[in-house]
Amino acid sequence: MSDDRYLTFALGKGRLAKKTLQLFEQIGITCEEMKDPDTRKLIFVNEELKLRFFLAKGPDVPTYVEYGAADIGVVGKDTILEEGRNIYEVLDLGFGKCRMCICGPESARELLQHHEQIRVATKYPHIAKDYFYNKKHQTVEIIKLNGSIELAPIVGLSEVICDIVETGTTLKENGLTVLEEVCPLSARVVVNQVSMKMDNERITKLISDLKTVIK
Ligand SMILES: Nc1ncnc2c1ncn2[C@@H]1O[C@H](COP(=O)(O)OP(=O)(O)OP(=O)(O)O)[C@@H](O)[C@H]1O
Ligand SMILES: O=P(O)(O)OC[C@H]1O[C@H](OP(=O)(O)OP(=O)(O)O)[C@H](O)[C@@H]1O
Repeated sequence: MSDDRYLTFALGKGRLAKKTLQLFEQIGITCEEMKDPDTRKLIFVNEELKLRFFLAKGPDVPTYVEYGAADIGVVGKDTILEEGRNIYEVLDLGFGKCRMCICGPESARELLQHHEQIRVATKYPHIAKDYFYNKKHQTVEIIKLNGSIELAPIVGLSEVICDIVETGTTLKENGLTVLEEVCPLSARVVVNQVSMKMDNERITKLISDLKTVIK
């Protein structure tokens, strides 16, 4: 495909956004407009480099990339696993590091070990289901929540949770602990499968430039 085409990036809003933009700046990709904290604009263009950027809710990034509305996305590995979209995951950016864990009060450890039919509250039902059914061969009841997951075992909604642990502070302050680790997580670059073929040169160059600046 010709170089006239704009490459479109879908970036996850929230925690990962700032570091993603910093990393792109380090390889000479800038979008000043996007840094304005008061802007309500959703899409930003760098005419010179023929690039377009938009910020989307994390779980929507793989959707935009699968359908080709964005060629490239930056999103957490947790979101990639949960959404299960047909996209290529091409690079680990090495930031946004955290872990997906099964957590609960210490007293729940025994229930897990004895494969009791426990309730698991989570924002990530697919990851939880895959872990318990496919990896552990344990039947559980999964309860989908949208946030403040640590509340669930405290108020008796579930025995354990499947959630992100970064510093461990939230668990500690709520009398909970990590019982099992599901997988490590970090920010990843994802690419649309057709774009990878059609715009291979530009995308490969971008990936190799990013590799030179990531730690
Ligand atoms: N302490 C953390 N808690 C949650 N996510 C973290 C943490 N540290 C790194 N991450 C990564 O950052 C990504 C974005 O997190 P963020 O909280 O901004 O989005 P979100 O979970 O979709 O939030 P919300 O539902 O509040 O919009 C996560 O998907 C995960 O990969
Ligand atoms: O180990 P820590 O450093 O304490 O971080 C982990 C916490 O951060 C996230 O919650 P978030 O702040 O995104 O809020 P939410 O529960 O409303 O999703 C995550 O779901 C944990 O609750």
